[in-house]
Amino acid sequence: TMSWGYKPNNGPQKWVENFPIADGVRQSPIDIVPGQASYDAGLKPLDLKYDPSTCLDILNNGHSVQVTFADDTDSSRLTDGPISGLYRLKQFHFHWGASDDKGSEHTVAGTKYPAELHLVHWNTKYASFSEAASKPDGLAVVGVFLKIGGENPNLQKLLKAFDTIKSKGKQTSFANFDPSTLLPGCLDYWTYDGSLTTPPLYESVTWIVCKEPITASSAQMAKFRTLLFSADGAAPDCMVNNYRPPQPLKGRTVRASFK
Ligand SMILES: CCCSc1c(F)c(F)c(S(=O)(=O)NC)c(F)c1F
Ligand SMILES: [Zn+2]
Repeated sequence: TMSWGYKPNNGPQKWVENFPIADGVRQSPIDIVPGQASYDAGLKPLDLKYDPSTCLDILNNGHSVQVTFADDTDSSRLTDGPISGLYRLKQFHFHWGASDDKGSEHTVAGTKYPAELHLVHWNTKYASFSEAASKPDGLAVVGVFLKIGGENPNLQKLLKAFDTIKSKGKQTSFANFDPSTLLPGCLDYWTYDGSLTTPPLYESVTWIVCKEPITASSAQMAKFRTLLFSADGAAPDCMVNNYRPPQPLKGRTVRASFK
């Protein structure tokens, strides 16, 4: 049997067959409707501190491009915002489209962005990422939209590595990258209780979606589309449209950290 993917025969509409939680009560992503979000004055500003020396490698995992971090200390972590306690950075990755008119997972009043960055953090009340990944308060993912604009110099280092990890399973060392260079200037955010957006779709994510996008040029977006879902030697299958569409809100409240 083939594993899950983003094609008609193994994509988001089929995931429920092997992962019934796909029809759960706190699935992600969602369409964020700013006018329906509730401003919560009790929400704290995000406190993100990342240590570039914890950056380990960059990997094509067959679903996305992922940069992995050493998470054996608290040196790259998220605190405050909507969460309590301290969450360690595990990895970041992206979701993007086949063209600049789609690609993000979350949408804003129906607007799709060309891509979305996810910074995945796990709650240190648990012993490891794996233990945290399935707990209701186990993960906190910071989502950042990418919009088309000028070339983003902070993406260049990442994009330069893509040629060496073109196909599924390729990995290469990747050192001294500071993920805070990929954060927008303003850290206003929406937050809601959700899930992983890929199987196993665990309902374990406190979502923190930044209101302000970062930019990427159209040429930089084209670079993402040179990656492959397929392994070396298999028929080349362009890694594009690796995004799940918005899921039902099912009564959830989306809070805003800003007026
Ligand atoms: C147990 C999964 C391994 S780590 C991971 C991931 F690889 C991933 F792709 C997403 S996502 O759902 O796609 N984006 C939020 C995650 F949330 C993750 F935590
Ligand atoms: Zn993701």
